[in-house]
Amino acid sequence: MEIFDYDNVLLLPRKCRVESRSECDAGVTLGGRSFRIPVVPANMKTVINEDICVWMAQNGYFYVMHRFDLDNLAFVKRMAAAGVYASISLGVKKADYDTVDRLVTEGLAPDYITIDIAHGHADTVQRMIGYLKDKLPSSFVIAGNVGTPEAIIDLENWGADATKVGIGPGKVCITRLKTGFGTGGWQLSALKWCARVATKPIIADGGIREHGDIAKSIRFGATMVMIGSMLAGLEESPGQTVEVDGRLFKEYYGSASDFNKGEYKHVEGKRILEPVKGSLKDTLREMEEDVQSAISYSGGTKLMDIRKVNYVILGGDNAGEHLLM
Ligand SMILES: NC(=O)C1=CN([C@@H]2O[C@H](COP(=O)(O)OP(=O)(O)OC[C@H]3O[C@@H](n4cnc5c(N)ncnc54)[C@H](OP(=O)(O)O)[C@@H]3O)[C@@H](O)[C@H]2O)C=CC1
Ligand SMILES: Nc1nc2c(ncn2[C@@H]2O[C@H](COP(=O)(O)O)[C@@H](O)[C@H]2O)c(=O)[nH]1
Repeated sequence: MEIFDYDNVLLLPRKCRVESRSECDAGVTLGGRSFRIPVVPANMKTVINEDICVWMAQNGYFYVMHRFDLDNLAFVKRMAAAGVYASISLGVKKADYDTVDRLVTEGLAPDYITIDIAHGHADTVQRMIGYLKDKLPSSFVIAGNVGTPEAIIDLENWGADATKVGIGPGKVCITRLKTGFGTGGWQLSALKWCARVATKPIIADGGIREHGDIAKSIRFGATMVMIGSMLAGLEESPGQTVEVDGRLFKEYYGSASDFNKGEYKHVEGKRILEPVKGSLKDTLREMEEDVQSAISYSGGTKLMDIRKVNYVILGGDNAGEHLLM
């Protein structure tokens, strides 16, 4: 198997078919809705909050609210009051089943539900998918995180409508150091490996460090990418602002860090500071422009045309050109 990652792959251009990059459509469909770009902010406390969810939904972007210290029912009601779709996260514990029961009792069906646990290839996830499909059949269920084809096949067979791929490639992740497991360092080739067997959308989660990594993820089989660190240092980002030597930073911590958990138990995440750099609106607009540009380099006019390009692997044992025949 070829092993590569975002920083040692480049996509190869094909003849341009547009006169302006504005002709290229960076939009994507997930769960019956269309979104402007294939990007969703990570469902983490220092990346997303309720105000950002409302703004993203109102402006044509996909979001997934986090699941920590949150009243999911109140959140779904707020989204309904704002007239926008609701997209929540759940775990697999009793409290999460209670949340589902309360949603059903109140007649609230979130449009999207992401089952979000560290090791998503698990019986606990199978049970939760089954419960959701029984109790909230209209909700689009995203399940993860996983990192192997066997896991993709199981989650899809268990009823997941989409899967999320990425075990440990995140910037605040220490899973591979603490456990020796994961897709950190080879996330892009793990995505390619998973996408070969997937019949439903994949969200590539973690490891995105540059806007060009969005196009690379699409090329290797993602329908969308989930981004944490690159969206944690924005003016609107919910992390605490910290000043160091006259420069402003936002804190960014892992959901499995002691900062999020409130105790040092099964810690697989750390806290870092991200430099404050611009607004969410401008960042998403620049991402859209960069994806449009990537589509034009692919010789296409729409997002999935990126899937058709060849690529090169730079350096290492797998180095070489890879042509689509
Ligand atoms: N993408 C990634 O690489 C990772 C992401 N995270 C994020 O951190 C947050 C917390 O995740 P998580 O701890 O799973 O959530 P929870 O604390 O809600 O745990 C979910 C359930 O899974 C069990 N569990 C957790 N890890 C494992 C494991 N490795 N093997 C078997 N069972 C496990 C837990 O039990 P118990 O605690 O008793 O073991 C618990 O019953 C999530 O948002 C998750 O996405 C965390 C680590 C890696
Ligand atoms: N191993 C851990 N992974 C985590 C933790 N908290 C979040 N995450 C994952 O990281 C991505 C974001 O990655 P980034 O490279 O864009 O910053 C996020 O969506 C989760 O999947 C954690 O504590 N440990």
